[in-house]
Amino acid sequence: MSTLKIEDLHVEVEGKEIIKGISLEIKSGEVHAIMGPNGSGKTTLSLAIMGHPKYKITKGRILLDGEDITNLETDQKVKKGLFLAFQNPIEISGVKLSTLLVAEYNRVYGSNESVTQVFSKITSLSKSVGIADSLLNRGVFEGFSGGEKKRVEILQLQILKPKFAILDEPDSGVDVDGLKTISDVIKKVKEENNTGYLIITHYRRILDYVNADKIHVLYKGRIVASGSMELAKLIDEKGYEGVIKQ
Ligand SMILES: Nc1ncnc2c1ncn2[C@@H]1O[C@H](COP(=O)(O)OP(=O)(O)OP(=O)(O)O)[C@@H](O)[C@H]1O
Repeated sequence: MSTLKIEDLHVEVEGKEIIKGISLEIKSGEVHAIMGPNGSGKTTLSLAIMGHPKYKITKGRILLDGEDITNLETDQKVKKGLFLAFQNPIEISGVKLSTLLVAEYNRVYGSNESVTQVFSKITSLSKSVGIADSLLNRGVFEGFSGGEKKRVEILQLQILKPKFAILDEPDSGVDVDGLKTISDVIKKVKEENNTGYLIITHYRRILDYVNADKIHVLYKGRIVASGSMELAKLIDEKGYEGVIKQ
């Protein structure tokens, strides 16, 4: 059993405080969701947790199983078992998607298998999340549609099997079948590895699919409400203003 604990986190971007004291505790196998209006700080929180240099933690701590990882470099955080699926993954031209996925696979499983064996596993995993072979031969995210990018991010989750995964709007731009596929992978990875999740979303549907345990509402850099799926239903019915006023 692992724990990711965020204690009184404050984050500044370009000299402006965006996150104003957030505390959260996620245990292995738990699915937490962050919802909140545009610009409330959801992506800022996720990038700060992962160690993006532009997002400066000015106060507070991030603890992984009791170890203070607040100021570790991103690659060290990844090695310790954190994963982030970006809201808008950037293109990496010149690196083929298959090359990236094979490298990630070898990092997790060792490189005992032949390149052909690994490639065949990657191809079959890709098919299972609806990624066509032709995409594997393109540069990473080069010309990918929004939904294709999200499917690749979820494929990486499946390969990397992190202790904790932060998924920034995994459901945005995804069609109905894709949403089901992505939710199924989230559940499968949770069942197989006891992964804990922080899912950022604007929509209740994905949270219903993955049986979210806890919903938090982020507003102007602070968590102003936390609760069960009932809270997500209330947001659907009354909007954020309705929930925040209560
Ligand atoms: N690199 C940056 N430079 C300047 N301002 C930034 C930067 N990153 C974020 N901000 C500002 O911080 C605030 C929070 O942005 P953030 O992207 O975290 O919101 P969000 O809750 O994820 O919004 P959305 O739901 O629209 O994705 C916004 O006002 C945004 O303009």
